[in-house]
Amino acid sequence: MPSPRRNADARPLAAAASSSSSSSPGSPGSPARGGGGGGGGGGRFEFQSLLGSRAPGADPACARLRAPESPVHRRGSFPLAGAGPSQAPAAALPEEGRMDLNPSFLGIALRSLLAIDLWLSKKLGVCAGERSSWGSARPLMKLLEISGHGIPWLLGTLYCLLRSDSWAGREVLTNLLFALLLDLLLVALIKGLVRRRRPAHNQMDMFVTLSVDKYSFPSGHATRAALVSRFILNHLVLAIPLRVLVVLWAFIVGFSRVMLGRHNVTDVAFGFFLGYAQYSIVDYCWLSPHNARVLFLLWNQQ
Ligand SMILES: CC(C)=CCC/C(C)=C/CC/C(C)=C/COP(=O)(O)O
Repeated sequence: MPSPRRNADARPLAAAASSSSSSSPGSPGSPARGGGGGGGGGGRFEFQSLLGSRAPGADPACARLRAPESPVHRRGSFPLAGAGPSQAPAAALPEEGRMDLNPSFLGIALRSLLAIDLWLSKKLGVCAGERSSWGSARPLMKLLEISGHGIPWLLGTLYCLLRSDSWAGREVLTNLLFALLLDLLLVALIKGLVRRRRPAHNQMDMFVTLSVDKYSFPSGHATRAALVSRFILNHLVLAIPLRVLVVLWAFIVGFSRVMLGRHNVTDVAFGFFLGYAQYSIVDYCWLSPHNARVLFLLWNQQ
């Protein structure tokens, strides 16, 4: 005996099904296909609606009702679609119609990743507020935030560039300046395109921000940390312990973004990837010693 809920769903579906000549009341609604063909009227109607609503001029209300079907149900219907005479119209569907009802593996994987991301980021956001479980570590996290901020890095690089007395130093610092500007530009561009909101538990009390910084993907601190640390490791001669410290700093800055509740884990992970890739771009477009010298002299003349 179908429950009232199923009957309520079935009524509009039955109307749509009536336009399909292939779905006779006696057509085989096997349990696997119709979700309970053994006397369950709701199951048969559901199956009919799949055929009827795909016919030209099908009732859009049926399409709406069809949307929440489980992916498993939809997947299961395809191998059977061309099996019997009652399924013939389904076999004749255009390719895009089939895609619509058959969510890709990638889609499911992305949704699952997103759900894990949100759950994990909330769990790790232990410094998101003063009253959070690790709230007392918040000032330290904010210090790390400033250490990876754009302003100290830009001002520091400019200062060193103006104070530098060797052409080799000026060359490296000019390239670092371009790297930092490229990073700001790319991050702003992606943030503006993706427009992913920061986690709900984030307090918007960040040190100087740009308008796009209301968005969280990717983390600008993570891109900068990855870019700058790779840059330093490649262009400064440092003892091993210092090199380890640079790498640690980059990871801690990234991780502190999630702990502060500023970002989800994927924002930071992608930020690291982007920052690492940005260094490759900078390295490829490296301003030659001659060009760096010309630029520096031109700029100093103004
Ligand atoms: C030259 C110029 C446009 C400088 C702007 C420097 C500036 C205000 C950068 C913003 C840095 C920032 C707050 C990035 C956001 O980092 P997330 O890790 O929260 O994405």
